[in-house]
Amino acid sequence: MVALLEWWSGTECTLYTDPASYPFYGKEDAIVVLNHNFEIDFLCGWTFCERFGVLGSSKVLAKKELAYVPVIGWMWYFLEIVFCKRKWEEDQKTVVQSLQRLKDYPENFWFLLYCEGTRFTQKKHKISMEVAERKGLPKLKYHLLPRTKGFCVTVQHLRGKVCVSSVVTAVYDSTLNFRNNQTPTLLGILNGKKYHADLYVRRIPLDSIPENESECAIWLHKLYQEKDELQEKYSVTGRFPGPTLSPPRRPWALLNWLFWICLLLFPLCLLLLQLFHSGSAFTICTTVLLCFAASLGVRWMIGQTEINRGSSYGNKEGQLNNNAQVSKVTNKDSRTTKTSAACTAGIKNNHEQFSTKQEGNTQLDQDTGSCSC
Ligand SMILES: CC/C=C\C/C=C\C/C=C\C/C=C\C/C=C\C/C=C\CCC(=O)SCCNC(=O)CCNC(=O)[C@H](O)C(C)(C)COP(=O)(O)OP(=O)(O)OC[C@H]1O[C@@H](n2cnc3c(N)ncnc32)[C@H](O)[C@@H]1OP(=O)(O)O
Ligand SMILES: CCCCCCCCCCCCCCCC(=O)OC[C@@H](O)COP(=O)(O)O
Repeated sequence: MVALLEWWSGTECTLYTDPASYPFYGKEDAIVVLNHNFEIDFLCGWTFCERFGVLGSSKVLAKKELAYVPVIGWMWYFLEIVFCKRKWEEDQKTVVQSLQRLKDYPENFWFLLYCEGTRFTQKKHKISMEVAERKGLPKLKYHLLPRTKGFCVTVQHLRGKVCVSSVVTAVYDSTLNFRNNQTPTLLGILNGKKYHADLYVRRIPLDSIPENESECAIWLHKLYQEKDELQEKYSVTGRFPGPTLSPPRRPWALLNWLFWICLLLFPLCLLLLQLFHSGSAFTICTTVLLCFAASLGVRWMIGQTEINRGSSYGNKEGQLNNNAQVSKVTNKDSRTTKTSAACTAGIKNNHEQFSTKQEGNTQLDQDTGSCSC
């Protein structure tokens, strides 16, 4: 699929990041936090994993339904992908167990979290902003309100321990957009349509993230408020701030694809030809039916990536009411209200530092131009 994106559709991927962070990518274990607005955002994620040599060890907190997708879901099961039902009471135990297993992972891995929990739609956005309002949190324009449990438990359990070989050292706050308001789809990729992805990545050392669960949740809300401001800048300027570093595509995905095509597709075509030449009406009908069923299966799999066929998670008024009840945990709410003001102040502060840094980087960009690494 990476080969399809990079070589078949020729989609370009530009990375905006601080050059000082660049050498860490692919060389450390990290938690990646990404916005969830596009049908192929997972594929762009994989492309960056491939370019930094961590495709085989890219992990994600994925919805359980994806484990049943033929081939891809089964493969994920064996790749130690962490699955959740998106009901914390049921997920807590299994998610913690899976995270504990990840700690022994022998290679550098990236663990992806779509903290919004579902893809952005206008309806889901409206409902989630009602939740934000009830919680006294600032409204977001480009994101859904993040679900905090998964992030906090991940930060807690993957945090460094001296005796464990694999420890996460950073969170990569990542924001993905497509140029010229493109809305890319997997079908578009299969039809060879070229897109241009822009990914902004900010490396945040894990040490700077609070360990305490409620403070960690506040930290995550603040992060999403910052991400929202960044998206606002992108929508105005059409680019992210700072220098661009575009890691070039590598030939491995293409070679891998060609190898499997030669090994599987050639004998498969020969087999099909033989079946059609067998002369038996039964054999021909069965072959046609099997091909038809296989193409329906592939279409269904592609459908899994389509937002308008997405789940109703985050879409239900009922869920909102339940959570309104949960939110009546009164002092928690008032604490959030107080902290949201602190958050907003914090953002301003952070952004001042951030802008200063970006100005420094822009200087660097002007000096050196875009560099390929
Ligand atoms: C250098 C390059 C860098 C980067 C490159 C980029 C990327 C590459 C990296 C890796 C690639 C790897 C793999 C990619 C491949 C494939 C990925 C494909 C698909 C996977 C995608 C998914 O399946 S996403 C869906 C599943 N995942 C998640 O949901 C994760 C996020 N969710 C959580 O973490 C949740 O906390 C949870 C699922 C663990 C539990 O959820 P639950 O809802 O039960 O609990 P929460 O407490 O978290 O949420 C309840 C609270 O939320 C409030 N709330 C907010 N909005 C709403 C709403 N709309 N309706 C109701 N409630 C809402 C609610 O009020 C609750 O608040 P309380 O205060 O009461 O707790
Ligand atoms: C040449 C044939 C190519 C065939 C390609 C088949 C491709 C099948 C890809 C299946 C991988 C599906 C990954 C979907 C990732 C995704 O984005 O999931 C959505 C969830 O986050 C949230 O779901 P939702 O709550 O519904 O928004």
